[in-house]
Amino acid sequence: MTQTSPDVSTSAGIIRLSNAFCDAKALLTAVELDLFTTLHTKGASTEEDIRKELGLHGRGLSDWLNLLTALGLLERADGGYRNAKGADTYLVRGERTWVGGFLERSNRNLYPAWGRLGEALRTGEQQSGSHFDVVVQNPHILKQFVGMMDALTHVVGPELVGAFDWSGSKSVLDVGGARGNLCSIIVKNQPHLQGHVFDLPPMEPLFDEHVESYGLTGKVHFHGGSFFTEPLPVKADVVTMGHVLHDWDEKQRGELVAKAFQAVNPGGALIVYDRMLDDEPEHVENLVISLDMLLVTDGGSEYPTSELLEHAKNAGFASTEVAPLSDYDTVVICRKAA
Ligand SMILES: C[S@@+](CC[C@H](N)C(=O)[O-])C[C@H]1O[C@@H](n2cnc3c(N)ncnc32)[C@H](O)[C@@H]1O
Repeated sequence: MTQTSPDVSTSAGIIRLSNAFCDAKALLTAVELDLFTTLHTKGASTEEDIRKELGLHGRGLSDWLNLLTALGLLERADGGYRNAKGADTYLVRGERTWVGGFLERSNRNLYPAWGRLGEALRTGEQQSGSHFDVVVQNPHILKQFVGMMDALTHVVGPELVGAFDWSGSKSVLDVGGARGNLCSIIVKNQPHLQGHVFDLPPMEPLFDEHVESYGLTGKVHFHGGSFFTEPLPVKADVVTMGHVLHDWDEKQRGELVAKAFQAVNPGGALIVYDRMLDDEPEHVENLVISLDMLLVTDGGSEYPTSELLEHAKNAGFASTEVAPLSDYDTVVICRKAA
């Protein structure tokens, strides 16, 4: 198995780290070419079967398959290759556990943007050329984008359900809730809740289709608009904002928390989750996502938990609780006085 954190006190370790993007690109290309879905459908396959099935030339193929094997994504079987357990669970298109939407968006958007990290650091300018209003106008890109969001909320959603006592609440409003995946997971698990999602208007057709697939039409409602130009559309006992604040700068984050306060019913709560940074950040995964925000947004970044606690206090919340959520996120529950 390849060492993922090489010893950078050695020259070999430094060179290995400088090549880490190659491991990532081998994986992203496997998703782009649908290798894992093909192996899931066909079972163990020889190199020649894979070449034909994916329409490849053949040059470099055995190195690529062996690299994916060394990375733990494939296994050798019956003289060929099959998916290893993780790839077979999370990288097969069409399965509920599919996280490939995140990888597709990384391949298309983040990978080229990281190639311009130096330019972003010199100028402070984002490097992806795509703002939310552009993303939501292009059906193909929007589909990829919601796939990325679903991949994250599939993991975070069930944990968020367990991180809060929903029994005293009647309604939940997910602000920047994309096509309603998180809200649907919550309402499916807590059927006494009425669900509401607020997002940009072009999200509505994707929302309708997705919520119907959960059997929640009429139970989870869509409200289209912009959270910067209009008030939040309904008041709710619980307002959630996940992976939203990190898209904006510190001042805008404060404005959104203040706006959420207005939408929380007395005695209710605002629940925020993001890849928050410790006040002395050393968390590689979250620093990488924070740099993603540099590269794809105008002012966004991950932020220290203490910043959010300050916004919550300024907005008027009576108390706050902080806890880890999932592998990398932090959840902050901000309670409004009854
Ligand atoms: C990074 S995604 C987070 C999606 C989801 N909450 C999650 O946890 O994965 C940010 C969401 O905010 C929405 N959004 C961006 N600008 C918005 C605005 N001005 N008003 C309402 N929603 C907006 C985007 O369309 C997108 O669905």
